[in-house]
Amino acid sequence: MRVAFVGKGGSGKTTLSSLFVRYATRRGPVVAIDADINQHLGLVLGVDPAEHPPPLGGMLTEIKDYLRGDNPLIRDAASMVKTTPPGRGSRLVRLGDPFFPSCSVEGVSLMVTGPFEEDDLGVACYHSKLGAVELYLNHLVDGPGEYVVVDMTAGADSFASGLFTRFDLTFLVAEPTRQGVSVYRQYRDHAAGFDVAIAVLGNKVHSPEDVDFLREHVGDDLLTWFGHSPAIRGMEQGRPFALDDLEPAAHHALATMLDRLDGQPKDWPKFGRQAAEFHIRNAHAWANRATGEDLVAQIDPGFVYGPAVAAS
Ligand SMILES: Nc1ncnc2c1ncn2[C@@H]1O[C@H](COP(=O)(O)OP(=O)(O)OP(=O)(O)O)[C@@H](O)[C@H]1O
Repeated sequence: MRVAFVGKGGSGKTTLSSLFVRYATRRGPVVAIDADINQHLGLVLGVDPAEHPPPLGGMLTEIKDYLRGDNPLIRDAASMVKTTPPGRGSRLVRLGDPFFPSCSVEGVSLMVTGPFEEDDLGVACYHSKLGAVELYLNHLVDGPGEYVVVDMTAGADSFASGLFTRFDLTFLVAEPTRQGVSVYRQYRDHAAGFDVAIAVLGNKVHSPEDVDFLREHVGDDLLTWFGHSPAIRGMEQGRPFALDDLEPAAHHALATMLDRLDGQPKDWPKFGRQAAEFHIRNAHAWANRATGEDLVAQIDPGFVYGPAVAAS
């Protein structure tokens, strides 16, 4: 299963994703991907920055070559939609494919997009780095009991590229504040247009009133919540940390999250349709103009952007 962590800056995305990846290793193999402009996931997992694997963001061309020679969807969305049969010329990847550099920490394979750099300003942008992760997910066939956990960048930036459509489930981390729930509303409305499943994790919850506040603003999307945790604070300060140090309520919250993810129906065809729709509507609206046809209306549920659909 693939899951993303999104939310307002500083809400606790990295913290909760690091706890979740540790917890998920109890059920199966886990790949954690740091796709945040602020690359802190490795640090929180206890990886020395010098030990970080080569960033995926610097390998975009090699990744495209490895997966399919180039990326026809980006080259020509119109011809891709019309002519490419499912899966042709594409490579499937499994968790642990050695082409994608990772390092191992506490039973987790860590991959990173790399930090924001000066070159990311202007025409190129951080989204091209995220494109490397999107390509990986498009070609990944994750088996039952395998987990890919992606720590996304803050706020609305997380849905500025097609990557946000590539998950079985998205955990949205929200503090019980007006700003926290306003990011939730923004994300919910955007996600609904792409049939993206979300579940809200309250974080830094201090009181029953905080839970009431979240329930009032988030409703049934509220899955579970984490209190302000001295154990987490200690982890942040570099003290040795083990999951067993966490408060029982936090354990319960992690179990709830993993059960929710495992219970999410896997909808392979959806992934192909979502990515195509996103790219055509947003990034490649020129395709409609170029052909004079409404390509979005022509996409059928069997359309394959990633070859995983063909394999299912
Ligand atoms: N439940 C918690 N209890 C105590 N401290 C917490 C908790 N959750 C997060 N924090 C602290 O809040 C700060 C921000 O958390 P974190 O870095 O995970 O947020 P983020 O959303 O990933 O931030 P960014 O937007 O910069 O990526 C950190 O210092 C972290 O230790």
